[in-house]
Parts: sequence; C-alpha cells; structure tokens
Amino acid sequence: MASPQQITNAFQQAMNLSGSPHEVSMSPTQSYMSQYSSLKPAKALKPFSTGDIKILLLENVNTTAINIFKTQGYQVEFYKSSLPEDELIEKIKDVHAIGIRSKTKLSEKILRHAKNLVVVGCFCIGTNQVDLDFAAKSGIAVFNSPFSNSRSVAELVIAEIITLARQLGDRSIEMHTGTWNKVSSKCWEIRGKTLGIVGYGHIGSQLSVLAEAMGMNVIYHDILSIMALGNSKQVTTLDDLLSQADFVSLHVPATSETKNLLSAPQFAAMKDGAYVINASRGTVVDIGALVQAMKAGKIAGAALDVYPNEPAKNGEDLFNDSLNSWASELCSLRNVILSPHIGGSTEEAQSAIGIEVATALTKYINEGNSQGAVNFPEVALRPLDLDQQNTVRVLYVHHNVPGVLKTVNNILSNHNIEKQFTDSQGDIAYLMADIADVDLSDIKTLYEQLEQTPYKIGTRLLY
Ligand SMILES: NC(=O)C1=CN([C@@H]2O[C@H](COP(=O)(O)OP(=O)(O)OC[C@H]3O[C@@H](n4cnc5c(N)ncnc54)[C@H](O)[C@@H]3O)[C@@H](O)[C@H]2O)C=CC1
Ligand SMILES: O=C(O)C(=O)COP(=O)(O)O
Repeated sequence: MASPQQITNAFQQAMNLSGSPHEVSMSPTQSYMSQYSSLKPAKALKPFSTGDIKILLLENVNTTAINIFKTQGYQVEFYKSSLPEDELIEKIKDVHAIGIRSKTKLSEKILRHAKNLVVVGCFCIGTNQVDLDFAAKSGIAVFNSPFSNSRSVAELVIAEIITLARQLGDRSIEMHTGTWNKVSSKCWEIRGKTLGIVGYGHIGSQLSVLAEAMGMNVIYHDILSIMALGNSKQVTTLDDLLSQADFVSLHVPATSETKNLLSAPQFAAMKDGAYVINASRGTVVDIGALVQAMKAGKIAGAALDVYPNEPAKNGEDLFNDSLNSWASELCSLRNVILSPHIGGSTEEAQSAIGIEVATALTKYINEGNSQGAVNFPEVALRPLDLDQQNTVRVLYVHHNVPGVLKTVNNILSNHNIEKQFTDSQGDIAYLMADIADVDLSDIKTLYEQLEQTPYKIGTRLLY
C-alpha cells in the first residue's frame, strides 16, 4: 500500500491537479479516493478502501498505468498477454475494473460473468473488441484512448509507402540470404504520387499532413464530410478514390459496413500497379482477394499490420489457423510487408495511453466522472467538498424512461441536493448528485430505495 504522500502526489499528477489548499489539507483517510462505497449492488455497503479495488490488466498495458493504479492502492493483477476465454471468465468474475488492448474480446458471454465490474479501459483506440451496448446496459462504462497512438500509426504507414515503392522489404530479405540484387525497374519515388486515404479521422488526417510534406497528392474518402487539411481533397465515393490513387491506405474502424471494404471488385477498380496498406483492422481487407489481385499483377505490393485472426501472444504462429487459409500464398508473394499489429506500439504512444486511460478509470472509480466514456452518457461533477460533513455522492445508472428524475429526487428529497447532473445516451442514462446532511445511518436506506426503483441499472454511493 502506498504512503499517504505518494497517494496524494500520484493522484494530483494523474488528475493534473495543481495541489489546491483543499487537496493538500486532505488526510489520507479523508481523501475522496477513500470516500466511496458499494461498488455493485451485490456488495454490502461499507466505506471505501482503495485496497478493495481489484483491477485486472491484460496485454502488457504500460507501466505508467500500473503505477497510477498501484499508487492509488488498488489491487493490480497484470498479464503480458490476453487470456484464453475460460481463464478470462474466471478472472473477470471478481474484478471492479479491467484494462485490455485490441486483442481481448469482451463479448456479452464474458461480460455476463463480470458481477463486480464497473469499468473497462481499452488501452488503445479501437473499441470493437468490446460489446459496448451490452456493457452500457449492464452499467459498465468503457473508456479508450482516442488519439495517443495516431501519430505512431501514421509514421508507420509513411515508412510502408516508401518501403513498398522501393521494394525495400524484398531487397532486405535477399541481402539477409546473401543475394545482391540491385534493381531500379518498378521502383519509384513517392513525390508526385497520389495517396488515397480511406477514413479521414485522427490517423487518416495525420497521415495526410505527413504525406503532403513529402510531395504526395492526397485524396480521401470518408462517410462524413470532413475539412481537408493542406491541399488534400475529399472524393465522394470509394470508387472515385480507388480509380485515382497509387497508394490506398485504410483508416476506418471495424464495423459491419467496413467488413471486406476492399475485396475483388474494389481491387479490380484500382489502378494497375497500385499498392494497398491496411493498419486499421483485419476485417477490412479480404486477404484472399488481395492475394488473387497480386498474383494477377493488378496490385504491386501490400503492407498489412492487422489480420482477421491474430495470435493471443508473442511467439504464437499467425498462420497456424485453418481460418487463415490465404497465409502460405500471401507469404510467397513479392513486395508484401507483414507486421504483427505494431501500428500503435511505440514507447511514446504506450506511455501516453497508459496515463490517459488509467486516469480516466481512476476518475470514474473514485468520482463517478464518466467524461470520455465511449458507450455511456458523459457526466461529471466537481470533486466532493470534503469540508462539508455528511455529504454523499449518488451515482445512479438507469434506463432512459420517463419518471426517473421524479422518483429519484423524491428519494433524495430529505437531504439538500447540492449539485446534480444527468444525461442520457440512447437507452441508458446516468445521474450524479451530491447530497448534504446525510446521517451515515441513513445511507443503507437511501441505497436500498434507489436499488428498488424499477429503472435502476446500478447504484453507487460515495461518502
Ligand atoms: N494498427 C494499429 O496498431 C492501430 C489501428 N487502429 C485502427 O485504426 C482505426 C482508425 O483510427 P482513428 O483514425 O483514430 O479513428 P477515427 O474514428 O478518428 O477515424 C475513423 C474515420 O473513419 C470514417 N469511417 C467510418 N466508416 C467508414 C466507411 N465505411 N467508409 C469511409 N470512412 C469511414 C469515420 O467517419 C472517421 O472519420 C481504429 O478504429 C482502429 O481500428 C488504431 C490505432 C492503432
Ligand atoms: O489502438 C488500436 O486500436 C490498435 O489497434 C492498437 O492496438 P494494440 O494496443 O497494439 O493492441
């Protein structure tokens, strides 16, 4: 368990607090990290102790996150890889928070076992690996890091564009096996070539700026109308982009609409000798069709960072899976760069993601602040005023139906409601309220009344 000063320092650092007199004056037992109770309805009400919080971290989440959680006093269980489904089900039963990256699937089946879980941290950009709707309906908030690794991905793609254009991967493999093969045929400068970016979000737009700086023309396609950076131009349809681009780079999320976004008809629509880069999700490219297009000489090279079935941990064989039937043919092709989902794997990105997501999770656990959640209404109140005795923070996740506020405020009406904020997203709503003059002996009744409302999904009381 961390010392009081360590807790205060780490908390201020993590929350970017400057150390106001109010926080400085907190004693360790008074800090509002410890003014907390009742993580889930099934648990008995008792004052919060940081030592009660259990957090499971998978997939080698960065030490910056581990340090934040440990300094809070949480119990941290850490694994370098993802876990097989049966082990994950066993572990998730008990924990209040889980931290994952892109590999761990948190399906409805798995989340149904998560009886104490209040929050999921995706220490990455993508959240397609989590059943976000089911999580929200179960009162579980999900956070991610929306842009801390965007630059790392964009830089990798720049490297891949040049590597493909110069057949650098093949030359390097040849040299490693002792073959000197000095060629210029079908090797190109990228200056003046057209890059087609599919998905002009955080990564796509960052890539656009870098590519233009190297003299490329940039066009992009997105389902939204998005402001062009530099001299880039948005084109209306994917086919418009495919017919003009020398390089096509994919930066869309995994959705039902983006599944096999590039398949046989799209490869046919591309320029002869074009290149394909996929650092988005493995579902976005039909790899079997890509292999055929490359064998036919239509596509001159491809760089893949993501795959439909990725191994659970380092050392496992990507291609040891009957589902990846295209594997041996893909590997036999020239000018194919394969990387093990490392787009966001830089020291800078992982360290920043660790701090960002761990901070969001800590704020949610300790304060109920859901700002930045991807599946949940975003609600925040100022930290509890600890100078005021007997103040309780009510956190109430509920179905978004008429009559809830009336019922809840009726329950709270014996106390002074000092602050209240509520918001909804789809079927789910979230209410935060600070109520004063609460006798500690009333807390159990208050809690039970809120729990008995027909709309409730989850109640937490911080005090
Ligand atoms: N290889 C790696 O290590 C990494 C991969 N990623 C992947 O990259 C994806 C993109 O990341 P960001 O740029 O941060 O996401 P973003 O959400 O900022 O941008 C995605 C863009 O794609 C657009 N889009 C969605 N569906 C589309 C469609 N059918 N056609 C055209 N455009 C469409 C959206 O409107 C949005 O502008 C992530 O969802 C993730 O799957 C992200 C980080 C690292
Ligand atoms: O941020 C993302 O969405 C990524 O794909 C990176 O995933 P990772 O953290 O490397 O498992």
